[in-house]
Amino acid sequence: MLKVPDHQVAGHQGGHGQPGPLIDDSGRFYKPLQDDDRGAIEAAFYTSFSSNTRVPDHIRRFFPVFHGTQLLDASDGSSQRPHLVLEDVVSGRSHPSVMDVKIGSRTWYPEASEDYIQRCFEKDRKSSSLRLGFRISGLQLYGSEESGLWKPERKLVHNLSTDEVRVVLKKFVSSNSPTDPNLNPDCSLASSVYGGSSGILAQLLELKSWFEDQTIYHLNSCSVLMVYGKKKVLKGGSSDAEVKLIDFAHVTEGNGIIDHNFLGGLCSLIKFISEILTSPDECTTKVYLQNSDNKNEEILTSSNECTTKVCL
Ligand SMILES: O=P(O)(O)O[C@@H]1[C@@H](OP(=O)(O)O)[C@H](OP(=O)(O)O)[C@H](O)[C@H](OP(=O)(O)O)[C@H]1OP(=O)(O)O
Ligand SMILES: Nc1ncnc2c1ncn2[C@@H]1O[C@H](COP(=O)(O)OP(=O)(O)O)[C@@H](O)[C@H]1O
Repeated sequence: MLKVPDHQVAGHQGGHGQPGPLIDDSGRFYKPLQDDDRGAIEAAFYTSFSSNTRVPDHIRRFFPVFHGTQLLDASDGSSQRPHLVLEDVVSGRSHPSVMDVKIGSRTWYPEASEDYIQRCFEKDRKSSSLRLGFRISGLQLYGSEESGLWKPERKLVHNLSTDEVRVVLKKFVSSNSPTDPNLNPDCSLASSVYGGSSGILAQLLELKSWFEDQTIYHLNSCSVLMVYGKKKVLKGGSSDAEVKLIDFAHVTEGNGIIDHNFLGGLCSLIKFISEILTSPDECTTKVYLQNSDNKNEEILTSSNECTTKVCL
């Protein structure tokens, strides 16, 4: 029996005449092939990747398993259309926390149309992509038995400041309420989820070492999906945190060239996560001075225990 996943945090959702992804009970995720060349590019990527002997075995675990394509009724009931049949990387986790981080300071690439490049450039400029080399595309966090899941509206997470990105990455591994503006994230789960020999940081570092060498693919506009079952960790169980790369609708050939755009973004994400592990309490205090145009100018930045914005 196919159903609409409630754990989807970004990308094209079903509804308004648009088909969206489906899942089944056996742990499969069905992504409708997008129109134009995007669906074809993504299907070709999975086909090529699955049989590419140049991809080391230990790197394959960072990609959803691909089970081919299948003609299915679209989620909106409109018509039958081909779907990619993928491993559902969230399935099997109780109260999953999920974050989609789009990697790269630019999500456009020279082969795309002028119009597409312009739209991507605007999104990259307004979001943290240009500044940090990545942006949070969407997330859901499990709060508690009472509060349930927190899934902020996607538009709200798109244009976060650098400090806000840091806070969201901290909330992802905190046990106190993600929605209370008076609480600083406690980062109490950072060491079990981000840290350790099999935690998210270790996985990202393993991926990074592949991207330092691989020149087969350029993963334009691709995301790192970070997933873990929060309830288990809260109960003191070991973390099942996993990193998977998803969304290959804009992959181009590497032609012997390092994917600097992806590698740079990955390094930046790694730095943010490392800093949370080494100094979870550290936040930034910024002091602003209002200039003659009534604009706030930053005149001092220092790090200490809480985030304060002081306007003089
Ligand atoms: O259509 P939109 O405005 O929802 O834009 C999609 C983006 O959603 P956003 O607005 O950033 O939340 C969407 O971004 P997310 O995956 O949600 O971060 C994709 O960039 C999508 O492009 P493609 O499927 O990779 O070609 C984008 O689709 P296209 O604009 O390329 O069709
Ligand atoms: N294999 C998967 N398993 C579980 N969830 C997935 C998988 N692939 C994608 N998703 C979910 O769907 C969202 C959108 O996926 P994506 O491939 O980026 O779609 P789009 O091409 O529409 O942007 C992701 O943010 C994630 O929540």
